[in-house]
Amino acid sequence: MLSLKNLQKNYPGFSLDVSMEVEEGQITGLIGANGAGKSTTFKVILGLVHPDAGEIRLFNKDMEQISQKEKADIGATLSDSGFSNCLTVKQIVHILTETYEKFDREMFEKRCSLFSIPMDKKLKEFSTGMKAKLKVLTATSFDARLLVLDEPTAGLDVIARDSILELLREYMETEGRSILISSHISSDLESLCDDIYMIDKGRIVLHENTDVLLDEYGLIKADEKQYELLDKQHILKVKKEQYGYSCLTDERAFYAENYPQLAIERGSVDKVITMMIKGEVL
Ligand SMILES: Nc1ncnc2c1ncn2[C@@H]1O[C@H](COP(=O)(O)OP(=O)(O)OP(=O)(O)O)[C@@H](O)[C@H]1O
Repeated sequence: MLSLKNLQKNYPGFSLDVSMEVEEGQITGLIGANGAGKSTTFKVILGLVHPDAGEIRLFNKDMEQISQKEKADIGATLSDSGFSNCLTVKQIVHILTETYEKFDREMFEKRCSLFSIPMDKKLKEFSTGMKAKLKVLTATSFDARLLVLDEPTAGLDVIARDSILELLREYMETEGRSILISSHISSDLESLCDDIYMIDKGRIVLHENTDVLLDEYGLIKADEKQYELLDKQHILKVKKEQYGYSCLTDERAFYAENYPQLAIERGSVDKVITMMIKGEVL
């Protein structure tokens, strides 16, 4: 569906160089700290920022060959842009009707009502949560094949976040669709994404299937002696701690079986990304 090959963008003090794939029928997550390069990646994909080098392929074509009509097959939300604050949702409905051939007005209006989005209020009177919900409702309103969603759940309370995630799951029930989503909230990505890319300082530091990450990765807590005796062949990263060492492995079962006395925590996106960034390679 979407493929990035060594996509590069340089800013003073920052360089982005990412390769990633978004497969058809899959939800792919991009997670990273503030300033890691998530929004820059998304803006380059959406043609809002010109890349310095690299290749983008969308719908099996080079980006330059993608027609304006095909671009309407991407639904996007960006954290720092949206409709003008002077507009009402009623006016936005008019814009969407004019812009997107496949805009489903009836469904959009039904969902606005479901999400308590007022039709006649100007956006400047909307809360952060209402604006965030409106962005996702808009991106999902015209049968796009690919959704590119930068932090769509930022600023939402737990209930609103859940309903947005549910909306995205429902979106994927139609065949041939994909989502690329970024978030700071790792639990959102864990519960939603088929695979996850972790980005740090403009570089992808890990790409893994979410189930593999949660089932097979683990964090070993070892004191000095235990660490000395540990078979290190499946250790990806190590971090010195007060009590000894934390070790990230992608073979939790191997260590659980061979070192039953060791404390081994299950993998989670937060633990893995922390170790990938702060840990050292042996
Ligand atoms: N237009 C720009 N000019 C100069 N530097 C920029 C520009 N846009 C982004 N940057 C820099 O690029 C780096 C990556 O920023 P980016 O917004 O992509 O990060 P992010 O991962 O989306 O962060 P956040 O989670 O805080 O939104 C930062 O160091 C930022 O200062």
